[in-house]
Amino acid sequence: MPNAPRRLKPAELARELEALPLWALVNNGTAIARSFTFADFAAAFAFMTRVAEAAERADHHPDWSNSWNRVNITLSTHSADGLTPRDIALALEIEKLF
Ligand SMILES: C[C@H](O)[C@H](O)[C@H]1CNC2=NC(N)=NC(=O)C2=N1
Repeated sequence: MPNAPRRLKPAELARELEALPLWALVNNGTAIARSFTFADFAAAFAFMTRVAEAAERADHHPDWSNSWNRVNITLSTHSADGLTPRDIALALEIEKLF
């Protein structure tokens, strides 16, 4: 990765999260999470495929789970032990892919 990830300060984070109203801060504010619901498993898995491709392009990967038509996604920057602009960027891209 070209630059070491920089953890967002609480005020920066609050401003960024205004664009992600359906994402919640979790894990003591070190991650954001959202649940996505689809018509069926095929639609959920197609979404996961799109997200996986975006994550590979960004070299930034979700922590996630799937149960039939539901996909739960948690984003954090493991190397920074918290939230960085890379998490915000991936969350915004995931919203477009939904
Ligand atoms: C070597 C590779 O760049 C790192 O392991 C990347 C890969 N994907 C990652 N994804 C996330 N969410 N956090 C990271 O710190 C991270 N690090």
